[in-house]
Amino acid sequence: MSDVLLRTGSLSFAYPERAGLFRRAASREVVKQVDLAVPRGSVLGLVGESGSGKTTLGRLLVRLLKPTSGGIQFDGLEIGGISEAEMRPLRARIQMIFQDPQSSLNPRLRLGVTLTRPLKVYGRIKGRRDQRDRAAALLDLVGLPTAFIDRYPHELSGGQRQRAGIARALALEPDFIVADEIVSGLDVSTQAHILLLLRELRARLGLTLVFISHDLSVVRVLCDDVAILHHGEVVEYGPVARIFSAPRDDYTRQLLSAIPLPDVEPGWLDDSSPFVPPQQQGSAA
Ligand SMILES: Nc1ncnc2c1ncn2[C@@H]1O[C@H](COP(=O)(O)OP(=O)(O)OP(=O)(O)O)[C@@H](O)[C@H]1O
Repeated sequence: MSDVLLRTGSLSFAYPERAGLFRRAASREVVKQVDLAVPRGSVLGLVGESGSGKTTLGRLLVRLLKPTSGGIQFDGLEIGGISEAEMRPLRARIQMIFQDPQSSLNPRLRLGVTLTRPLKVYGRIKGRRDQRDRAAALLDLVGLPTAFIDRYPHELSGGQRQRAGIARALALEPDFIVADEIVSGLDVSTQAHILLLLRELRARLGLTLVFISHDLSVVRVLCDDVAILHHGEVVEYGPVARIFSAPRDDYTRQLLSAIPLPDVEPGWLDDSSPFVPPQQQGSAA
């Protein structure tokens, strides 16, 4: 078994563009020749400014998009070019969480139903009792009260909704998750709670994560490695500590100087020293 769970080789993607009144159909590459290797149990940060191709690359990694060229290997299997039917057995192992949990939480369904829906689709629920137990266990896993089973998404705070989104992604016990800007809409204190949760889940469940963010300060506390994207290309890639202390690329240096870093020690989120956010918002922010 290789140490690398996910690998890409010269991965490229172009959205097909429709012909317009005054132009012919053309395509423009928004992900260009990307080579990444994500070791099992590690967290890779994908950073870049708006439009640099982060979400597109994330969607390629979970095969919501098919590469225009290049390859994606998941657990030794080439998945870049395979059909949706061939992907299906792997879908349970690969999940994506989005910035707006509304997209994965149906506003008309109670949390208990939404959280266990993936389990139902895969035939892993044995009756109503089991469904409630599984939903309760998932809520517990992400630090939400089990009484939330009967709540609707609009009855939760933003941070609680994001926890519920994470719980849904964990339902099928995946080993690889792409999290796309999942703390971006949250206040700093709630962000810290969600980052701590991810750190804990990663250790407890042995998750491998790709964490997409435009915020380098968030990446610094969560990720092992970071890839900096600029116009669809990876301009710098390596261990977080090295990139923050000795960036080699001009664009990385520009990003580092443009984004204010909080006045915290690199290990502020270490398990040994639990972080207490400035404005503590209750146990399940
Ligand atoms: N469905 C689509 N069809 C055509 N072009 C698209 C589509 N989605 C994104 N793009 C284009 O692809 C490029 C990369 O977009 P992408 O959303 O991957 O960037 P991003 O780094 O995630 O940006 P942001 O941080 O703003 O979400 C942009 O130029 C965007 O306009």
